[in-house]
Amino acid sequence: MEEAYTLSSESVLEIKGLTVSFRIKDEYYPAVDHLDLTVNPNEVLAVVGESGCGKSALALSIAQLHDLERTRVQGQILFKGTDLNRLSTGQINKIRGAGIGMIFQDPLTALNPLMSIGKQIEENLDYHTALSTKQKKARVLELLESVDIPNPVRVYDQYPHELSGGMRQRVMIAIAIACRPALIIADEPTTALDVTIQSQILDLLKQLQQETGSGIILITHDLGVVAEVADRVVVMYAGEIVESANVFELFRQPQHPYTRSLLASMPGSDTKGEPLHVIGGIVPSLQNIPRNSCRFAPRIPWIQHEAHEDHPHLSEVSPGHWVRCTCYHHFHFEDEAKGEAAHGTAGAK
Ligand SMILES: Nc1ncnc2c1ncn2[C@@H]1O[C@H](COP(=O)(O)OP(=O)(O)OP(=O)(O)O)[C@@H](O)[C@H]1O
Repeated sequence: MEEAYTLSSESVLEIKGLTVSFRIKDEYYPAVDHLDLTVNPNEVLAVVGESGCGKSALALSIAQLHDLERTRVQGQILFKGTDLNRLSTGQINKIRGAGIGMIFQDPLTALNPLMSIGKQIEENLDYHTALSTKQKKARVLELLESVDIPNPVRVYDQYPHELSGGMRQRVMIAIAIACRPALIIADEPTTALDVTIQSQILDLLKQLQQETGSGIILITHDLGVVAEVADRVVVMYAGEIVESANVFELFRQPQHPYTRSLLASMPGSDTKGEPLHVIGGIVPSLQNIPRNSCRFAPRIPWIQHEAHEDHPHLSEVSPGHWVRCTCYHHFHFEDEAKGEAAHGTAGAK
């Protein structure tokens, strides 16, 4: 099996050979395909890719929230050495909320509209701690303060609809960190928020992570978010990791054509005043993923077939920087080739 990283016994999360398949009619199709990754304490690992790349399927399998009637989860998901995939529902419930905290995109759906904020945070403490009523309330107020909610005493008695989107997301973060989890899964935590609030929430997440030393797996389609908080980045395409590196290396020396296309399509990347790059085509549906060849090849048809590997694998191109398929050696943007042709330089060295 490929190993994308040096696996450390100190890791919070070690995923080995994870395949998550959904049942469509009577067949199972992998949305996450033989994926390996590691999250260390004290780091934010961003998982990035367009919609449909398998990011949520990955997050839900770590949290063990898949509907197993329609989903098959294979491989190992080692949380501090324990394989979550082999635990009973009761055992998982003990870990979820205590050892693993979760923050999702839409706090309004995740929060109970009929329960006060204070009680919702206390519920988590009820389940996982033996604190007295007084201690619980004190801890909730402390948590509300730590996520920078003004006037925690008032907010304790308020209901979700009385808070702004940003404040609700802060409450979700307070719930997620209530039991000081070793791992936080944040699935598009700022996507529903406007840009200023996004930035504040990301700062908060980073600050809490530094204070608590937990590992965060941050799922996002937004490279701006990645640039702001991630330490390491995994780029996913059609269920596979196509590139991984530390955040500086990934932004400075992106290699895989998909990563380069994502970066070129990022607002702010058009430094020369040129229009933003648009990645042609779409992520294939599960039944249409070309599973034995480079999965991104159909979206860069101007790169010749021979440039791609059969059954492409991850190679370490520099320490800690992994890229799938040899096509990155030959990649150029389509309009670059046209520009060169117009200037009579195509093919020139
Ligand atoms: N319950 C399901 N049944 C069948 N197919 C599914 C199911 N959930 C997701 N898929 C498919 O699996 C693939 C990966 O979906 P997933 O939601 O994990 O992607 P994503 O990268 O998180 O995208 P998004 O950001 O839109 O959620 C997609 O092709 C999606 O249509």
